[in-house]
Amino acid sequence: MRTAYGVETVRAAERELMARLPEGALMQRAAAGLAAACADLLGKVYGSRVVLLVGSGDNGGDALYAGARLARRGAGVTAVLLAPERVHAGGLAALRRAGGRTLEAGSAGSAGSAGSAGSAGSAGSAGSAGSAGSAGSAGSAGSAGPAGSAGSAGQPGQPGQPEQPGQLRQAAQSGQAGQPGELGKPGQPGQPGQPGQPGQLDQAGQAAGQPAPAAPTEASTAPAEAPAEPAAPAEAPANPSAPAKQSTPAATPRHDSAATAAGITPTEEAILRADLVIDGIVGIGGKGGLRPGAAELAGLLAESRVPVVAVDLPSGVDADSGEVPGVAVRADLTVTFGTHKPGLLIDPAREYAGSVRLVDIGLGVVLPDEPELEALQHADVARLLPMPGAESDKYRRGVVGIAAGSARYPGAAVLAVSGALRGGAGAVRYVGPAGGAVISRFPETLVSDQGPAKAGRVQAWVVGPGAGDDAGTVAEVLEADVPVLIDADGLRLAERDAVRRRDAPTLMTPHAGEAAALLGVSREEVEGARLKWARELASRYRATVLLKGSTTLVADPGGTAVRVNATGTPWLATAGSGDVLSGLTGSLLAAGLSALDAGSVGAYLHGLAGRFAADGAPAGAHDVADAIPGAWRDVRDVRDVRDLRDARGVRG
Ligand SMILES: NC(=O)C1=CN([C@@H]2O[C@H](COP(=O)(O)OP(=O)(O)OC[C@H]3O[C@@H](n4cnc5c(N)ncnc54)[C@H](OP(=O)(O)O)[C@@H]3O)[C@@H](O)[C@H]2O)[C@@H](O)CC1
Ligand SMILES: Nc1ncnc2c1ncn2[C@@H]1O[C@H](COP(=O)(O)OP(=O)(O)O)[C@@H](O)[C@H]1O
Ligand SMILES: [K+]
Repeated sequence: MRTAYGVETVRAAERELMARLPEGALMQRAAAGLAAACADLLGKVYGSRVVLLVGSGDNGGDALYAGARLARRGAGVTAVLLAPERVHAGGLAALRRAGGRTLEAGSAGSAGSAGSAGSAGSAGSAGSAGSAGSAGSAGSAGSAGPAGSAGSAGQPGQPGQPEQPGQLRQAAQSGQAGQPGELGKPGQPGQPGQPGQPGQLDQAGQAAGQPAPAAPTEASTAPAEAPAEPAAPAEAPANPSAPAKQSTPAATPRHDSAATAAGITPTEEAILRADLVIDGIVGIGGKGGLRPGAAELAGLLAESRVPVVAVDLPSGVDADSGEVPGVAVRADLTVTFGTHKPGLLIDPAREYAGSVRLVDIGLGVVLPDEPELEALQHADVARLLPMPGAESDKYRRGVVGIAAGSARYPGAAVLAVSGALRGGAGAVRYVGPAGGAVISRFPETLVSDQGPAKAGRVQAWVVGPGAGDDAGTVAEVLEADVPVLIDADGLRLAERDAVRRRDAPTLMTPHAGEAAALLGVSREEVEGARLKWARELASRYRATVLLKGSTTLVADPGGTAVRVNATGTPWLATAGSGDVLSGLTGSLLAAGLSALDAGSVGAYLHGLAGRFAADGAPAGAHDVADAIPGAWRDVRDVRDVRDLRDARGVRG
C-alpha cells in the first residue's frame, strides 16, 4: 500500500523525530537523497551545470545542501536566491564552501559569479540530457539516448548551431541530445509508460499509469553527510565526453554584459544553460499560487524546457489537496521526503510532479497508522480479490443484480453485464428493458422481466447506467437491504434522503460532471479540487463515493483515508467504459467486498484492463471488459509468488 500524509501530520511527525536526532540530521538525510536522485538523473555529475532555485524556507535549504553535494562532485552549481536576506544560512554556507555560486533572482547585474557558473564552455552534459529525457513525464524510461556517445558535438571550441530554448529542452528530453546531427531538432517524444507490470507497480515506487521513472524509485535511507570531496573548480570543467547541448544565443559563453546586452538576465542565462534545475522555491510551507517572482521563474523553466527536479513538491501545488491554485513548477521528477503528500497522487497536482521518488528520512516510525490517502498496489488488490473455494457455488459466490439500460440505451446494460461477469460474483441477474440485447450477447445472464423487488435474491445491485428517466426502478433498488452501486442516470434520479437512510452500503460512482451536478458546483471546480469534493459528496449522501477521472478517488463518508487509483489511462475516456466499471464493481460488492474495497479494487482492475486493452491504441469499452480477466491474472501472479515465498519462509 502506498500512503500519503497531509502537511500537519508530516510536521508533527518531523517534530517528534527531530527531537530524537542531532540538529539538522533530517535535512541532511533529505539533501543526501535529493543529491543522489539528481546525480542519477545527470548521469555524470562532474562538469554538469546545475541551477538551484532557492526560496527562503527549509525547502530552499534542502536544495542548497544538495547543491553543495553536487558541487563537491564537480558540478558547476549556481543558486538563484529569491529572498537573499532570508535564505537558509547553513545551506548557503555549505554551498559556498563547496564552490557554488549565487545569484539574486531578478537582478540584472549581480552576477559576475553567475557568468562564471555559466562559462564552462559549450559542452553540455550528454549524460544529463539522456537521463533527463528518460525521467520525463512521458514515461520514457527506456528512452535514454546515447548519452555521451557523440562526444564531439559538445566539445569546447566547437560551438554548434544556435538553438531556441524550447529546442534545447526538447533535445535534452529526447534522449538524443548526444547526436550531433540531431541537435536543434525537436526531440522525440518519450515512450508511453508500459502497462503496469507487477514489478513496476511495486518496485518503481509509483502506480501503473504514472510515467516510468528513470531512476530507481525505491525508498532509500539517505546516508548522513557524505564525506567531503574536493571543491569544484571555480569554472566547472567541460565534460570531455559531453556531446549534448549546443549553445543557444543565450547560452553562448559570455559574461553578464553580453547577456544583458542580449536582453537576458543572469538568472535566465543560468537556467538556459543548465543541465538540471532543482526547484527549492517552496515545499510543504507553500500557501496559494506562486508569488510573482517565483511564478516568473516557473514560467521561465517551462519555456526553457530544462529538466527540473522538484524538492519535496513542485513549487506552487497544494500538498494536501492536489489543487494547483495558480502558476506552479512543472517537474520531471519530484524527490519527496518521508512520505508521499496527497498532492503528489491526485490530479491536477500529480501531473506537475512528473515521476515521484520517495526518500526515506526515517519518518515512518513516527507517522500515525491511518494516512490521509492510500493507493492500493498489486499485492493489496491480490489480497482483496474474491476467490472461489472448494465449498463455493454460484449463490455463495454472490449474485449481482444489474438494473440498467433502456430502449434508447440498451448498450449500457450489455456493457454493465460484461463488467459484472468478470467481477467475481457467481451469477449476474438483469432487470430492465434491454433483456434481449443482454441475453443475445451474454447467454449466461439470468434475465428477469420483473422489477428489482421481485427479480429474485441478489447480494448487491447496480442501478443507473443508461437508465434514462426510470426513477421508479432506482427508488425500488434503493429500498433493497443489500449493497447498491448507483451510477450515471441513477445518480440524477436517486433521492438524496432515500440514499441517506439506507442501512446497507451505498456506493455512488459519478464522473466530475455528475458530481458537480449533485453538489451544485461547476465541473471545473470538482476537477480542480477532487479530494475535497469527493469527501463532501460522501458526507452529504452518507455514501461511499467513487469519483472517476484521471485519478479516481474512493471516499467513505466517515472521513477516513481516501483511496486513490492511478492505474487508469486516458484511453479509458471512451463511451461506455464507466458502465463496465459499474458492473465490475457491483460484482465485487456482491462477492462480499466493502464499498471502499469494491470501489478501489474495481477502479484498479478497470484501469489495468484499460491499459491492456488499449496498449497504445484506441479500444472500445467492450475491449476493456474483455481485458479484465487479464488484469485479474496480472494481479494474482504477484500473490502466487508471494504465497510461495511465504510458504518457504522467505522474507523481504
Ligand atoms: N521540517 C523538517 O524536518 C524537514 C523539512 N524539510 C523540507 O522543509 C520544507 C518545509 O520547509 P518550511 O516549513 O520552511 O517551508 P517551505 O516549504 O520552505 O516554504 C516556506 C517559504 O515559502 C514562502 N512561500 C509560501 N508560500 C509561497 C508562495 N505561494 N509563493 C512563494 N513563496 C511562498 C514562505 O514565505 P513567507 O510566507 O514566509 O513570506 C517561506 O519563505 C519541506 O517541504 C522539505 O523540503 C526536509 O528538509 C526534511 C526535514
Ligand atoms: N484521462 C483519464 N485518465 C484515466 N482514466 C480516465 C480518464 N478519463 C476517464 N477515465 C476513466 O474512464 C471511465 C469513464 O467513465 P464515464 O465517464 O462514466 O464514461 P461513460 O459514461 O461513457 O461510461 C472512468 O472509469 C474514468 O475513471
Ligand atoms: K519545491
